[in-house]
Formats: sequence, C-alpha cells, structure tokens
Amino acid sequence: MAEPIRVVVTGAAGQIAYSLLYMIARGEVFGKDQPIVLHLLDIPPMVGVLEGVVMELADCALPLLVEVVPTTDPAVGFKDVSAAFLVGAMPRKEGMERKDLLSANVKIFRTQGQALDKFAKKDVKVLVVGNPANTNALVCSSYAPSIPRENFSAMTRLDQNRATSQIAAKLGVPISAVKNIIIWGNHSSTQYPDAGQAKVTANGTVKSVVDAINDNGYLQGSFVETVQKRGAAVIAARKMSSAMSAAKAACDHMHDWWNGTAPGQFVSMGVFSDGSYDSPKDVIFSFPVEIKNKQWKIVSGLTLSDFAKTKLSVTGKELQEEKDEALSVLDSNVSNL
Ligand SMILES: NC(=O)C1=CN([C@@H]2O[C@H](COP(=O)(O)OP(=O)(O)OC[C@H]3O[C@@H](n4cnc5c(N)ncnc54)[C@H](O)[C@@H]3O)[C@@H](O)[C@H]2O)C=CC1
Ligand SMILES: O=C([O-])CC(=O)C(=O)O
Repeated sequence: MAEPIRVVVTGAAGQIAYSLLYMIARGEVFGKDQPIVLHLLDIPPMVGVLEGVVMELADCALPLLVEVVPTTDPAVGFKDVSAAFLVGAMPRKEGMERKDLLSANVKIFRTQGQALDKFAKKDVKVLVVGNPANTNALVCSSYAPSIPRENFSAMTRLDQNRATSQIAAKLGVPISAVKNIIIWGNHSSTQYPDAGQAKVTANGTVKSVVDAINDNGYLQGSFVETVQKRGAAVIAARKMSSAMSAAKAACDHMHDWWNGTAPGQFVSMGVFSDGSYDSPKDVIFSFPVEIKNKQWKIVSGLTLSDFAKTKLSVTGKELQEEKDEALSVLDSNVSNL
C-alpha cells in the first residue's frame, strides 16, 4: 500500500461535500490502492453538522480512509495537503447569476489562498468548485504565490458532463460513445459548450458529432442554451443547486488531473489563460486540455468557426469584468492578479 495522502474538502458540512466525501474516500479519485487522510474544513456554526458527517464516514467502514480531521481552522485544514477541493462558499438561489456571489465569496478564496500558501504542499492540486468558480480560483492563486499557478483550476467538468449527456441522448448512444466535447470560458451562462471537435463511436465507426447530428440549428441553439442554463434549471426544480452531479464532476476533474487523459482525448478545465484562441490572458478560462504526469496542456491548433469565435469573445469579456470586480471587492494591490 502507498503512503497516505492528505486531501482537504472545504464546505465539508454542505450538500456537495455530502456526496463528494464518500466518493473520494471510496478511492474513486486517487485510486483503490491510495490510503487517504481526509481534512474536513467548514465554519464554526457548522461544527455540529460536521460531527454528524464524521460519524457517517466512520460508519461507512471504508478501508482506504485512515483518518478524518474535522476542523474550522484553515491552518489545520490545509496542513500538508496534496489535493484541495474548494467547495465551501455560498450557493446561488433562484433568479441569481453566479457572479452575484462574487462579493460574498471572493473573500473566502483570499483567506484560503493565504492558508494554502502557508500550509499546503507546494505541489498541491487545487480545484475550485465554489462559485463564481473561475474568478475564485484566480483570487485564490493570487494569494498563494509560492504555489505554481498551474496548480489552480476551476470546475467546468459538470458542464462538460451535461453537454456530453445531451449529445449522447440526442444520438441515442451510451455516454461512453461521445468524446471531446469542449466547454470554453466561464462557468456561467456565457460559457460556450462546443460539439465541433467531438467524436461519436456508433456501430464500430468513429464519426464527427457534427456529421452524426447534422443539425447546426440544434448545435448552435438549444444544445448551447440547455447546457448554459442547466444549473438554473436544477435550482428551479430542487430549490437547491446541483450537488450529486457537482460532486461527481469534481471527482472526474481531479481523477483526470491525477491520472492523466487517454491518448487523443481531452477534458475541459478552467486554467490560467495564456491567450490561446484569442482569450484574455491571465484569467481562469476553460479550455480543452490533455493531461500527462499530472500536468495539463491546452490543446492547440483546433479550428474554430466564426460562431465559436464570437462565443469565446463574449465569455472572455465576462471573465475580464469579473476579474476587475474581484479586484475592487478585495480593494488591494495584489501584484499578480
Ligand atoms: N463549479 C460548479 O460546477 C458548481 C459549483 N457549485 C458551487 O459550490 C458551492 C457549494 O455548494 P453547496 O455544497 O451546494 O452549498 P452548501 O451551502 O450546501 O454548502 C456550503 C458549505 O460551505 C461552508 N462554508 C462557507 N464558508 C466557508 C469557509 N470560509 N470555509 C469553509 N467552509 C465554508 C458552509 O458552512 C456550508 O457548509 C456554491 O458556491 C455553489 O454555487 C455548485 C454546483 C456546481
Ligand atoms: O448553477 C449553480 O448556481 C450551481 C452550479 O454552478 C451548477 O449547477 O452548475
């Protein structure tokens, strides 16, 4: 058996964590041979709930879970962690956009960036789930200058999973038959879900999704809109935001970062933009990436339609605006933000 690794989940008493903790502790992210010490970070009013979560984790009798560390102290929560799932933040309610959470939530990510900088391993992999996820990841990284910025990412995997599921249902094929759907830009209603590079395997033959669907009106219309607005549709139905699917997506994201992507396949992650595909530099922008040896690389050389270019420009502009707003909320001179 390998040495245990320490993994922190923030917002550990919340609804996403309730599904996520179980999946991590079962070995679905870091592997079935990787023992885990789980750090559960939440805030003082949630201590009682956190105690219940700790009881339930014990009652699951999971062989890989060697220790659970519940805490409200970031110094303890982030101590020596190799992976961080930053979930803890306020969720939106019906009628809100995710960026409406900016002023409440960016301050949390400032504090957590500072704690990661001081206490986490320098090669920690950080996944930001709490909304607005892209801009929170940017803020977090800016306050953790001793950790490489490539180690910070924001979650758009839920959008990728939603888009893949829509296309598979439309084509009447299993989910596993559809690969390389891309989510570009912000985890918000300006994101661009793009099936333009995607492939489907049916009856032993690989075809482009565009050819298989043969309906540009759908691919540029209701497909895009359904994925962009799926989070709001779940809130309208459940009166609470997506949780089980968000936890599954967080596991998929970290799993692929940790273990790599298959040759020829890519996944979408919000990562620091280098200006690829005319995106604004130095915002956290969702790109298609390939992953090897725990390092992601933006897939280069894809040909984008004029429609796609317009969509990328809209979502890039929103990210730039969010970044400016975050700076005004934080009211500080973070040199590298
Ligand atoms: N990126 C994505 O695809 C998705 C993001 N989300 C976002 O994830 C976040 C969490 O959602 P839920 O679990 O449903 O919310 P929740 O309200 O059920 O749980 C959030 C938890 O975070 C805790 N928390 C608040 N401030 C904290 C801090 N400073 N440190 C540690 N913990 C803190 C709260 O006490 C609470 O227990 C929300 O911002 C939501 O919008 C949700 C779904 C998908
Ligand atoms: O929509 C929300 O506020 C929660 C979320 O990020 C999602 O479900 O994609």
